[in-house]
Amino acid sequence: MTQPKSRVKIVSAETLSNGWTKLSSYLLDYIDRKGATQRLKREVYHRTPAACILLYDPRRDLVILVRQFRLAVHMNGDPAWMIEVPAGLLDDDHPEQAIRREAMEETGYHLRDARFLFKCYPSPGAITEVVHFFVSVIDIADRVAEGGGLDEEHEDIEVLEVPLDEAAQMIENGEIFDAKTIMLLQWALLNRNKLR
Ligand SMILES: Nc1nc2c(ncn2[C@@H]2O[C@H](COP(=O)(O)OP(=O)(O)O[C@H]3O[C@H](CO)[C@@H](O)[C@H](O)[C@@H]3O)[C@@H](O)[C@H]2O)c(=O)[nH]1
Ligand SMILES: [Mg+2]
Repeated sequence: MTQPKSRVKIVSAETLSNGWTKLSSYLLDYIDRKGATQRLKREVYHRTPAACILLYDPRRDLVILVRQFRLAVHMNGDPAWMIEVPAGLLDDDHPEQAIRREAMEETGYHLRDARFLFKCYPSPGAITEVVHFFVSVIDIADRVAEGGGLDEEHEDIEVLEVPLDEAAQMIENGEIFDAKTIMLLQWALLNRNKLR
């Protein structure tokens, strides 16, 4: 399907906030499917790209997850020490380089291989963030450090070893409710036999 850029013309851009994440407001002229031009106002959060990874140990049939405090979740009144797959911002690195770095910093696992699976926009209505998804088969011998995150960035990350079937149950009972984590765990359930 073609998506001609000529259907969209940015008329003006205004920076509303420029802190950790830049927030812009745009006026755009958008030509709709009937050919009529609509002037729209839209706000965009300019989040940089990220990567996340499923660390699966086939011998023990378990996944490595991390638990850390998430302020946005806390502000919503949900349990904020969230259980997630290891993840991080690319910080200008190639996605594979970045996820290798994050896996080491957060979990202490040295990855023998990291296979790219797919990318996704978690919130395309407003947020530029694109997340690259990876999988790596690991073994207990690959854990060469403690992990836990970077002290200088005040990361306080607990490393969890969770049997895959138990992690699947934790989605059902609401203990795991992070989108990228649910996606990778469901991928694992569909592909577990190919990872053994
Ligand atoms: N100063 C400052 N530091 C921040 C801020 N927000 C985050 N940080 C710091 O920036 C670092 C980000 O850590 P990463 O491991 O690179 O990223 P992440 O927070 O794990 O991000 C992943 O998960 C998020 C939640 O699911 C995703 O939003 C993100 O795209 C990515 O997948 C952490 O040290 C964190 O403390 C902020 O507003 N101000
Ligand atoms: Mg992280």
